[in-house]
Amino acid sequence: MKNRVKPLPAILLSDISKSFGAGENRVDALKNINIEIAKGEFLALCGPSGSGKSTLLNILSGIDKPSAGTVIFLNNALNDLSENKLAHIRSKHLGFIFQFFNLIPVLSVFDNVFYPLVLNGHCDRKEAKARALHFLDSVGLAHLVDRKPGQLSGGQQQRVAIARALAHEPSVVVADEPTGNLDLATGEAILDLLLKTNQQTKATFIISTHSSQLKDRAQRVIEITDGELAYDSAR
Ligand SMILES: Nc1ncnc2c1ncn2[C@@H]1O[C@H](COP(=O)(O)OP(=O)(O)OP(=O)(O)O)[C@@H](O)[C@H]1O
Repeated sequence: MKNRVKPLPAILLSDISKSFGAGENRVDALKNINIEIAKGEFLALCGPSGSGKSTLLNILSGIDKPSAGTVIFLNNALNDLSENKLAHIRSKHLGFIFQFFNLIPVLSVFDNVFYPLVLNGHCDRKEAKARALHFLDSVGLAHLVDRKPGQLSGGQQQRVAIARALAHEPSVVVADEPTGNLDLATGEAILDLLLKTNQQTKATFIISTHSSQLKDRAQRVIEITDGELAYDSAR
């Protein structure tokens, strides 16, 4: 029989706990969380408001540090790294999508995607222009590249944010309630886009959500309740 080598996970969380504050103000936001996320997985992170979803996303993507436990992100042990090194890994390998889009209002749609590519050193201006146009086209916004974010609908703004998050071709895409600020039909279209992109790019997608829309369509569902892992469909 051949030896089968288990592929390395995209992200490995071991015994993660996170507390905010001290004394009687202390909040235990995450309690002893263990999750292994495979490369290419499409994972929905569910749970009620305040259950710890954003805290977990911030920790697994190296934006915040755990109070205890270890995070391995694409073979990098994040606990040991300086803020500079963490920033470098995030910039290279992570695409982050926010509930409120976080676009720069004074820049055009095109520039919102173009400038991060140039300023983060992903490519030269010529390549960045080609990529910005390609990714805006792939989210259906080729005709709106000269508008400002304020002249777009919520769904269109989220599409710009998705193009921006994908344009440097990250291995891991994290989205914190990406449909939380959108109506049902628009949210459904954004989920379609994220699922399609996951299939095309084979990047790992981790999406937090309140809605059952995503739960029904994700490859794997994890539920957090009161900072604890309450359910994992992979177990
Ligand atoms: N910076 C902080 N300082 C103090 N407490 C915090 C901080 N960030 C989060 N918390 C607390 O940690 C707990 C988990 O918060 P978190 O934002 O991770 O939940 P969530 O599941 O993402 O909620 P929502 O769905 O409403 O965004 C909450 O009790 C919250 O008040």
